[in-house]
Amino acid sequence: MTETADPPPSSDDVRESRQRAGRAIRDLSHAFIGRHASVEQIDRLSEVLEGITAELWPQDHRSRFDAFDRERDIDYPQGRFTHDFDDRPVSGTASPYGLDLELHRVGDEIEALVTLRSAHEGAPGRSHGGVVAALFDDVFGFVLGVIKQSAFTGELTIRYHAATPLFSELACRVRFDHQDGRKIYLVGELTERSSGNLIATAKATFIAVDPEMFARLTAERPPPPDESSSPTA
Ligand SMILES: CCCCCCCC/C=C\CCCCCCCC(=O)SCCNC(=O)CCNC(=O)[C@H](O)C(C)(C)COP(=O)(O)OP(=O)(O)OC[C@H]1O[C@@H](n2cnc3c(N)ncnc32)[C@H](O)[C@@H]1OP(=O)(O)O
Repeated sequence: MTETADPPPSSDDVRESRQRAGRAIRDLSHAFIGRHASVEQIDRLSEVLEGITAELWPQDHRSRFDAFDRERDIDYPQGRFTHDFDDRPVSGTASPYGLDLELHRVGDEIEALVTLRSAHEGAPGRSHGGVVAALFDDVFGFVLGVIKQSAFTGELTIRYHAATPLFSELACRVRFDHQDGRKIYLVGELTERSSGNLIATAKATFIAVDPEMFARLTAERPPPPDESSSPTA
């Protein structure tokens, strides 16, 4: 199986289709976790999903580096903005692991508005802590776009001040704090919009790397294993 580039960015129909499917997969996860279903409905769901998965596994592998390449040249405008990295977990509009963020740039800070839902529940009635950590990690990534530094997360510390509510709009606001050599320190907080309550604070150390490293890592990366015969084995 060979690795193929994404269809050209002009393939808006493919992109829109992927975004729609990503949203549908995310909504499915919330419907599946959050609603009762009969065995007949669940079995029908399994059959449809297994059939589509069996169609996809034999296709060529996709490369996602094009999106990163486009993304690093973009200057996020003030106010609400979107980005091109559709497959990125957390903020990717086509990612099954997306959180349906609404992104805003406010000065040099990034604010992501998000409403966590059924599939994000960890302890009863509140979000899984790892979902909150992933939210911060990904939203910090946009600050790297603001300061134009390629970097990896080195350390991420979350302080959970209060239960993270589900079905209530939250604001995750993050910013650059300071830099020491290659170490970039970022900070942020998560609040509930309706009450203004502080839910969590986060501190991260990102380690700056040469942007060419991403190209190198992509070139060196082995293709994913051929799972076409048995996706769940
Ligand atoms: C041109 C513009 C570009 C803009 C682009 C932005 C667009 C955004 C688009 C897309 C973003 C995608 C989404 C982002 C959000 C998610 C981010 C992630 O999930 S990242 C994956 C998880 N993290 C890893 O996989 C790292 C794994 N670790 C490593 O690869 C290495 O350890 C690495 C590269 C971090 C450091 O290795 P070394 O060999 O290069 O560096 P050494 O020489 O060991 O250390 C340099 C300095 O950094 C400190 N350091 C090293 N590792 C550290 C760590 N883990 N924590 C804290 N400090 C660390 C050291 O103590 C040293 O400090 P002293 O100079 O001595 O003061």
